[in-house]
Amino acid sequence: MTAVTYELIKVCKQSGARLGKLNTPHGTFETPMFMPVGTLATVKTISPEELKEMGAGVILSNTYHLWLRPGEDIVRAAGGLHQFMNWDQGILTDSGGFQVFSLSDLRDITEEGVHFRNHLNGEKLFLTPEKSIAIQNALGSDIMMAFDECPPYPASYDYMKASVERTSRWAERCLKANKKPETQSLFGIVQGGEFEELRRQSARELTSLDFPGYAVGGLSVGEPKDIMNEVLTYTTPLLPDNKPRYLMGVGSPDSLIDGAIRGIDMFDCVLPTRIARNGTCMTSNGRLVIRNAKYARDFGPIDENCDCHVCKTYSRAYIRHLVKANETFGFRLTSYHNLYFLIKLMECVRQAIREDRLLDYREAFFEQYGFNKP
Ligand SMILES: CNc1nc2cc3nc(NC)[nH]c3cc2c(=O)[nH]1
Ligand SMILES: [Zn+2]
Repeated sequence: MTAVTYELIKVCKQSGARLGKLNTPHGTFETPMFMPVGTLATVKTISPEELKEMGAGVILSNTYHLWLRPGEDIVRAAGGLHQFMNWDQGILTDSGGFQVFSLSDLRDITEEGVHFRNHLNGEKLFLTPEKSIAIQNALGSDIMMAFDECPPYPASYDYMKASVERTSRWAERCLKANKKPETQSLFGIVQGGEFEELRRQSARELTSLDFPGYAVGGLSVGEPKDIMNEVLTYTTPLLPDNKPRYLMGVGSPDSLIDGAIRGIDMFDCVLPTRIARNGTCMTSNGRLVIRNAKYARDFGPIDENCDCHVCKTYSRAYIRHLVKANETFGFRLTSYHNLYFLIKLMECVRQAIREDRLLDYREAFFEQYGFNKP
């Protein structure tokens, strides 16, 4: 009995993208899906009620951050992350692997685990596969991620090969450490950088462990988008058809569409809320920088093709004013709209798959957004 299962509904005849259902203990959600990131048990400035209103199903939280602050014991005492943050839909926690490498001045990777410094106070810490899973069990997420190494980009073949093999050994230790497989499913993370042979090795080693789901890791780490797309093209077919595939840390509208076309079911990225906090909005006609003086007297919506609450209620002029005055409400409005934009984009992607026209949708979306412009 696994907590999370995946059901393939259909494959788009035009693009090969998949329409599916992700069944979790906290609900069933259609895929391809975008998962808002709630690093510290909140999707910054947005309430759970607003997340539900915009159609968010699964959200992400970070094991590393919650381990440091407030500590997994407090979240456990609250009854788990769902109760703690008042979110009754799906929660996925990453394992801390990526944050350790990207946030703290890395000390040392050993077979046992990773020694590093707490990025908040410099204290020495040690994270292992077993500790990462114990924290995620305490958080009570529906989907847990294996503790892996996401090597820097670029990395040498020899470094990447050794890293892939250690990540596979860590993955097996994670599976053994999961105390609640009936309510919390662990996903394995395929590594291997841009080396097809290593991606094949990583996929082979991880699929032999029969995880309930798989992530493609080691991407969206600075590599060109065509490299990411090339890696996806030969990696996703190595993963089982009846399991969900999650592309970590992605992404921008074009990458979401191109990832879905290459067989990805789940995405997460901080982009929508991060760019919102400096006043940049995603619109159907491309990015809009609301601070620009040309919007000072523009009383239209952020995006005339968006039916979100923000676009139906507030003007560009008003949001520009709030953002320039550094008013928190301004960042709530830009964050809400950007999240809504990506969640609705995935609804359009799913509809295009139902109607076998995702490549046509891609062409029209890219044209209007301006992705094709040289
Ligand atoms: C939890 N493990 C894990 N997280 C990740 C998060 C990422 N976030 C990005 N771009 C923003 N790339 C990522 C790769 C990994 C990865 O390879 N492993
Ligand atoms: Zn909107």
